[in-house]
Amino acid sequence: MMRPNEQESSFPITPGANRNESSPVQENRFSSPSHVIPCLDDDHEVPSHQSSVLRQSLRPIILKFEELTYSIKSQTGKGNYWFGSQEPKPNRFILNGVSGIVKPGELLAMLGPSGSGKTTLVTALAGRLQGKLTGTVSYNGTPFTSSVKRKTGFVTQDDVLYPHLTVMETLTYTALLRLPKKLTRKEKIEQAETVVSDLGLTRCCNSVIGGGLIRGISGGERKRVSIGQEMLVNPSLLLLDEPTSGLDSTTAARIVATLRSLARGGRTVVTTIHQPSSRLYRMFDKVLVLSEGSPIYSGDSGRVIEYFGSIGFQPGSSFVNPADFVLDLANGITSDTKQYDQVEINGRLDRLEEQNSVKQSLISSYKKNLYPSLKEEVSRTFPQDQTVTGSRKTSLTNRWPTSWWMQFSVLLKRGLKERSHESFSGLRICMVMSVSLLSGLLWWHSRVSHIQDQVGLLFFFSIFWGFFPLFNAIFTFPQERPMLIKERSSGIYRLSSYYIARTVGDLPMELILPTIFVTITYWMGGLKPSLSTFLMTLMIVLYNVLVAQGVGLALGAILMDAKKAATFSSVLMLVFLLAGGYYIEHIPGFIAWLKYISFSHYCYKLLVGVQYTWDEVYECGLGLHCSVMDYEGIKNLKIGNMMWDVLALALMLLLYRVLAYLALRNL
Ligand SMILES: Nc1ncnc2c1ncn2[C@@H]1O[C@H](COP(=O)(O)OP(=O)(O)OP(=O)(O)O)[C@@H](O)[C@H]1O
Repeated sequence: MMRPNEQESSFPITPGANRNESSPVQENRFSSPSHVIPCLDDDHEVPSHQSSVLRQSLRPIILKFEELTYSIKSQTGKGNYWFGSQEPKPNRFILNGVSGIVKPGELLAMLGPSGSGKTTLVTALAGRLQGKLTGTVSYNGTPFTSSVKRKTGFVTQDDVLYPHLTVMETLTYTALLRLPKKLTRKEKIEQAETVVSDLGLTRCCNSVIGGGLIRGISGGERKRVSIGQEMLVNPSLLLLDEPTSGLDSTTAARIVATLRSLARGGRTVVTTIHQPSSRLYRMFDKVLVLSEGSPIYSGDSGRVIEYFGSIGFQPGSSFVNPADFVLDLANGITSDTKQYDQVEINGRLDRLEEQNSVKQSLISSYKKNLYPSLKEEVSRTFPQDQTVTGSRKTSLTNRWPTSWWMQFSVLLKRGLKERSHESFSGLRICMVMSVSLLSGLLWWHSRVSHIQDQVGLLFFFSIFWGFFPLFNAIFTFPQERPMLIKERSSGIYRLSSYYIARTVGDLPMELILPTIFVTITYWMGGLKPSLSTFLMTLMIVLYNVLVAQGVGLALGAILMDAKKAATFSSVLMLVFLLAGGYYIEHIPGFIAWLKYISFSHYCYKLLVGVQYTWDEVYECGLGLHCSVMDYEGIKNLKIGNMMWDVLALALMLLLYRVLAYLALRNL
């Protein structure tokens, strides 16, 4: 069997390994969309003085947590939704009196069966748990401030990465956003390259991350990219939630070996882990074992068997994996417990009772034997702690690592790169071209004498360019939500810089497509052959697109569920379609107000207003000429001063975008 130190040496974690000094980083090469970063071979020899993310931590952090308790309202209270609950719903304890201390240089593993509260605990330690947490968490004796936040790295269980960016691009954009402004762009890019080589990602640095249906790098590589994103800032405290889940044992061992090396560099490392093999287990310095939210062991990893033996729980054989042994115990299964397949159905209840009594006995033993000394150790270190309880408050004097403009420009470039495939997708262009050509043919050279057809075409402009951008926009924030939460929780950028970069990034394609459409359909459809009228028609359609996009963004941000937002916007657009004034000319007064909240109505009014002049006539009967403005469908629109319609749209443009922004603030 491989010993832990042998395992460690097998992983390419030598500080600065694989970097080549003769390959200077050019400052502009990243900004060029076409460049390919010249990733180096894993075999390159590197001078030992090269910088590395595995260098010493600059500001070691002692992490302490005492009596952490977290509960949620149980869903099983009596009564029902409509008539209300007669009894208050009981609280369900997810964490129950969990304490511990982790010092710089130590690697703590949290073990426990599925649902025992590991993720909840590590999220609480990362200062990101929403809800009612009581107890104390302190970092070098201080609460979770923005300065601690910047020194903390948190790797969540699910890797939140952009699938279309390459490994190098992912880490470079993160470096540009997260590293402080005092570093030059070149230095930040160098740092990203160091992470790539230190984490053994050199061979795949130009491969896309992938995900969903896109084939990309492997699960282990994705996990290392996630760890690398946190390593860029050289965190003093690194927290990870199941970094090895779903990986083969060799890759898992490599990741844990990396964590151990990071800890040895003076960092405090805490990780949850599901079912470590014995070679993985031996790499941990300390373990904390949870059973249904309560601790049953906390201390040196090497003393687990001895401790449980001392309280009467011996492993079945002397070659048992300590992790399997403690996980069985956390489930209430001892070596005396009968095998499942030997137990008859009738025996199930007895078995559950037996397991519960084992768990209770382990929890009591922990309180009696381990907790007093742990409590003493915790209170001995930094006795002057400023405690921080459930109502943790993060300092509002947040200083961002980079300037607003830097954040904006990096987020804009990253967004354009990530979404270039969908923004400039041939499918979308094809669809718009086909619809415009088909409409152009259907309305082929329509004349003013066929006024109803022409007005119909203008109405189609307003509705199609309301629906299309609205439906595209509703997916924006629900899709971006995990990334936004991850990056905002790390305090990387302001919401305003993200929001503006995201909406500006979508503009080119949002505006190019309607421009193509109007240009084709306007001239084929036989609308007024005047350049100024064409340009005004185009401006109005683009204006409408911006408002519709704002409505879509607001709906997506408020509901944060693409399915719900799509259903809601279908109903909304149907209402706008019917209330717009084209299909129904005599809408009853009590519901006629609907058109005033419809942006399509204002757009339609403006389109008709610029297409026809007051002195224009059409042939309304044999040899009879009527004023266009007296045509029933146009008369009902009550075209007057068009400035009011422009203002109404401007108000909507602003209102919906502000609404979207405010909804995102509450994420
Ligand atoms: N917000 C919540 N609402 C409802 N239940 C919750 C919530 N948060 C946690 N839980 C429940 O708390 C328990 C502990 O969850 P947690 O994710 O911390 O467990 P875990 O040990 O990390 O599990 P796993 O190993 O399967 O990831 C689970 O039963 C989970 O369903």
